[in-house]
Amino acid sequence: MKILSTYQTRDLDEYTIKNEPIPSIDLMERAAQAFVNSFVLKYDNTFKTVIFCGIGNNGGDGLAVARKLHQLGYDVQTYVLGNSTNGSIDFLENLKRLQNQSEVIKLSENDEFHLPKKEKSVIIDAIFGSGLNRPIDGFLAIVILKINQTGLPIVSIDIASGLFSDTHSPQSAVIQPTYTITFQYPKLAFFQPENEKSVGSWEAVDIGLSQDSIREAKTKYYYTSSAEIRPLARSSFSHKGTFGHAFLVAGSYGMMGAAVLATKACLRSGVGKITTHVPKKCVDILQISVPEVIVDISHNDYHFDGIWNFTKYDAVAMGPGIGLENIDKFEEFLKKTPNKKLIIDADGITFLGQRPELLKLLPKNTILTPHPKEFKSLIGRGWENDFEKLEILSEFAVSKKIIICLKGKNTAVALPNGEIHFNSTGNSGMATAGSGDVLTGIILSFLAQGYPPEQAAIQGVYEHGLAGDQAAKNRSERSMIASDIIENLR
Ligand SMILES: NC(=O)C1=CN([C@@H]2O[C@H](COP(=O)(O)OP(=O)(O)OC[C@H]3O[C@@H](n4cnc5c(N)ncnc54)[C@H](O)[C@@H]3O)[C@@H](O)[C@H]2O)[C@@H](O)CC1
Ligand SMILES: Nc1ncnc2c1ncn2[C@@H]1O[C@H](COP(=O)(O)OP(=O)(O)O)[C@@H](O)[C@H]1O
Ligand SMILES: [K+]
Repeated sequence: MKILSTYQTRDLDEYTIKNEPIPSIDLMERAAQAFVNSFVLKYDNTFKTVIFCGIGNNGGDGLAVARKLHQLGYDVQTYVLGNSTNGSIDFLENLKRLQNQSEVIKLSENDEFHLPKKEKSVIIDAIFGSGLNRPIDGFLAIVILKINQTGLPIVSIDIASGLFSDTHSPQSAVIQPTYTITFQYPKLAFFQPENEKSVGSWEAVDIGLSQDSIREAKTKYYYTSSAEIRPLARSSFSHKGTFGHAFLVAGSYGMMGAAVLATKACLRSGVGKITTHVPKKCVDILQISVPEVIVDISHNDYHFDGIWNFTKYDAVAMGPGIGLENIDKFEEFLKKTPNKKLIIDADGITFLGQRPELLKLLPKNTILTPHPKEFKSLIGRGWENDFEKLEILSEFAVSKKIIICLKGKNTAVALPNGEIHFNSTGNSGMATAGSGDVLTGIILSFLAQGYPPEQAAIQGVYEHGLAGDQAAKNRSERSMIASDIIENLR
């Protein structure tokens, strides 16, 4: 699914209005109905509903929502903030339509207003939407602060008032919603950790914007949903050679869990064979934990100490739990991988951060899977805000011609063509030791089976999160562990 900017959304609205064709007031009606359809599933009409509307089209949506909820038997109290005579055309039309049916209270500076005290109340935020063009201050900022302080659930229409869709939002008044019900597709702001409180849980509802126009729209940002996932076909005549031979370098004395988890995850993701390279004193642990693995034994008892021959393998992953003892051997390893399909994770990424000139040795489309701390060490700097981080991420992937999966909620997969794909699956139960190792095993498996590297990365991240979601369902986010993710791979 594409993630489009505010400007593109405006064009899309206009295109739809002109070419469907549909009068803009009817498009607003459709948007309000889509919002209501989702809202009523969360809050039934035993909730008193207080709606705060601005005077632009987001406020117009709010007024149409107020009318529709009133018609459904909700006890609705509607406030309009600001001078409504300056309202947008569709706002004014919806004001007229609502006033015929239900009271509208106009609030301007210095007016007293009382927020609901009733426990069973919900607030709908329709003050600003995508038209926000500067931080909110003055009277409106005070209202927003008071709304946030009520402790009541808040549902934002399209986007929280005060939150910028496509850029960093400065520290100012922003609604902190429980839910955002957004129109057509998610906004870039929703995927930034810094905006967690200004988004809440979100859902995109279809308001029927032109599919032709969406197809034409150019963007570098995508959201990976189930529609983008295409498993490779498995021929009924296939044999284990068909599904590739993966090679994994992982684990060290005391860190063998990483090797075990990545190996198992690779097997459970459909690979034909996997050979895992481990130190001599670690062989039994691996062999007993995963009887299906072929073990390549290091001459070193305890940690990674170089590898000689891995030409016969279809894809190679390097790094989970290998330790940081031997960067020179890591360099030697990279020199032997010019044409390999390669993934580097964990300690391998730390090595690259310690010796950045090694980045030149990475084959095109190598996949790196850092968490934010590893990414910082890789690029040798931090960032001011999450939007700057995205820029850095994208530039790094393009300039080094590699794929970077920046892990976390909504893992961002940056491709060498500049695109960034945000993942839709996963949960905080995956913030547990070893879940990154599982991801490396899954991506390795997909690479060895012949998925193009971009697809291996995007789909690997997606399947990892999907299995994590199933694990959380079977157990709970709190009690699930990395092995449960593997058990739930399908
Ligand atoms: N255009 C369309 O056809 C549709 C628009 N829709 C709604 O329209 C919204 C966008 O509406 P608008 O473009 O009217 O914009 P908003 O309603 O978000 O804002 C209204 C106006 O407020 C002013 N403003 C911006 N920031 C301000 C600030 N910090 N302090 C004071 N004033 C400020 C701007 O002049 C802006 O145009 C969307 O978020 C969505 O909710 C939906 O009804 C779907 C269809
Ligand atoms: N809150 C979260 N929501 C979704 N996924 C998460 C969350 N926290 C962690 N994850 C996922 O879990 C994995 C953790 O990997 P990593 O940080 O490398 O852990 P480890 O090194 O312990 O294996 C990543 O794939 C990440 O995307
Ligand atoms: K809003």
